[in-house]
Amino acid sequence: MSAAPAPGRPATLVRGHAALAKTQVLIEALPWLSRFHGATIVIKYGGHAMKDPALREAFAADVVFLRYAGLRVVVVHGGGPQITAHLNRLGVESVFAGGLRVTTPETMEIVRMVLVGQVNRDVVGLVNNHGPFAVGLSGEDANLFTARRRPAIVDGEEVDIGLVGDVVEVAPETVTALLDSGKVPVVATVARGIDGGVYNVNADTAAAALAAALGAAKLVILTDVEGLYADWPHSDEVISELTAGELAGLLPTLASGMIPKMEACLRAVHGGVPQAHVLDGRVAHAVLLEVFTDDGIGTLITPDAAPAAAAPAQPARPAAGATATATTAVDGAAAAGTVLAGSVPGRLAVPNGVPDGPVTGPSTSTSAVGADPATGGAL
Ligand SMILES: Nc1ncnc2c1ncn2[C@@H]1O[C@H](COP(=O)(O)OP(=O)(O)O)[C@@H](O)[C@H]1O
Ligand SMILES: CC(=O)N[C@@H](CCC(=O)OP(=O)(O)O)C(=O)O
Repeated sequence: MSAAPAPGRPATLVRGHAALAKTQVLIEALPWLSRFHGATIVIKYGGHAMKDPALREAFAADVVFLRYAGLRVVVVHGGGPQITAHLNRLGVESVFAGGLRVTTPETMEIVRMVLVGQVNRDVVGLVNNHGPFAVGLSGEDANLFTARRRPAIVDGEEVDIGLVGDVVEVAPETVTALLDSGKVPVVATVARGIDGGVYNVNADTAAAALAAALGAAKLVILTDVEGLYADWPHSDEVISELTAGELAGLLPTLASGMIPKMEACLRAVHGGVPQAHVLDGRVAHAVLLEVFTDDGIGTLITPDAAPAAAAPAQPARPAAGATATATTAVDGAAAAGTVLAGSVPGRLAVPNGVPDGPVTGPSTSTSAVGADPATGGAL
């Protein structure tokens, strides 16, 4: 439905202006389309971001849009709130330590049932309503993820949290084959253990390990906050950009669900993923905004340093229209240069820098990391 033309203005002129605005948006996407065509993007779809029906549709449309735009899209989904709701119905209390669910053998049965049997099916159906691409699989399928039992760290102490695993090996061939055939793999994060058991793997952790194993150009984590708050829960000031080193300094100060999320971002960039983002899944089309517009949103984690000469040609997020760039130290972090949201900084991504390795346990892979197979690593 088009608006009535303003008095005295011909309808064609008004239509022309509207069209101009639309072409502007499309043209803004051009450098990003060119940069990410053929690149792999891993999107972690958090359980909190799945609740609103309109947002679910927007997410599914984004996934299909990215696929038609030529990206190789992998969705790794969570489902924490859905598991908690099911446990509640059974009268079982959910307990978390260090942001991870304490998982008894009985809880593990529910985790597996909800993630693989319910949430995975829902996400596959959601995406396929917009385009016939989604194929569901679990981390157990073809040993996609192999996990080792891990403790949580609470106040610097190790705490046993039962059947919770960290990913120690990724066999991405099944995912790669699906991507090669134009599909969108949708992954539930239950994993086979090195001891043959079944483990509950946090979805942020699994998404990061998979992104590194696939040589993804981006890891995008959708959640229910704007990004990483500098002083949560006292302020809603979002840190818009952090290097891996800055984040490593900040990690011991983080709480609850942000611990696995930020550990995951760090693991991804240490594993060769040039950009890891935490985005607000409550914003419709947040993924499209991040990938195809000049407005960086949420929190972006990049590798520590890269020689300027090695930087590939790529579009820069311009600071045009931005307010002065804020440079704020963050509690407990060697965070000089940390940029706070609101400043819309020029988000020059850094090329693949592969520092020493993950800080939170090894993530080995049967495939090389640090280069996008689709682009020959020229990201
Ligand atoms: N520094 C922080 N910045 C933002 N959120 C934080 C921070 N520390 C803890 N949180 C909490 O982490 C939550 C996100 O993690 P989680 O609930 O596990 O989400 P998801 O289901 O998307 O994985 C936020 O809703 C917030 O309550
Ligand atoms: C070990 C652990 O905590 N596993 C998570 C797996 C699901 C998940 O990560 O879901 P979200 O991304 O929605 O939080 C859990 O049981 O809740």
